[in-house]
Amino acid sequence: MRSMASKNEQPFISWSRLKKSFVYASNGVVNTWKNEQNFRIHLFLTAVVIIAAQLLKISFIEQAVLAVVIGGVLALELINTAIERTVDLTVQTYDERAKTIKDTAAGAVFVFSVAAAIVGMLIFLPRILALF
Ligand SMILES: Nc1ncnc2c1ncn2[C@@H]1O[C@H](COP(=O)(O)OP(=O)(O)OP(=O)(O)O)[C@@H](O)[C@H]1O
Repeated sequence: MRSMASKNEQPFISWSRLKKSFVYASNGVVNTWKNEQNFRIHLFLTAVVIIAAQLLKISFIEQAVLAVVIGGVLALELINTAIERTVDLTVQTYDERAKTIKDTAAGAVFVFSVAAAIVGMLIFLPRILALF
């Protein structure tokens, strides 16, 4: 009963809990940056794309599309890392099932990265060709 009462007393939005969630999520991003080379490569490419988008005067709608695909690649990379770590927690030896899980999660990142690269080429190639 007591726990129910205290639960009911919670505000609709708790700013301190929101702040904590933000800090925890940021820690996840920073840890992945420190430990995952692929994540660092994708962030580096993100910076290149953002600079190129400004230099080549990409339209707002195209920038929005780029933001969605870049966010998708980075988010999938984070989920892939979480899956890898979960498998490592539960499987310490070589296991075909662990291999399938990790390879499939990596495949998800790969598929979306190819789609992002195609979107990038569709947006940037005409602009780059127009320079010559
Ligand atoms: N326990 C395991 N059993 C079988 N194969 C595994 C196992 N762990 C990893 N592998 C294989 O090795 C590949 C690389 O796994 P690993 O966990 O090293 O990922 P990674 O992409 O190199 O990331 P990280 O360097 O962060 O660990 C996997 O995609 C999978 O094919």
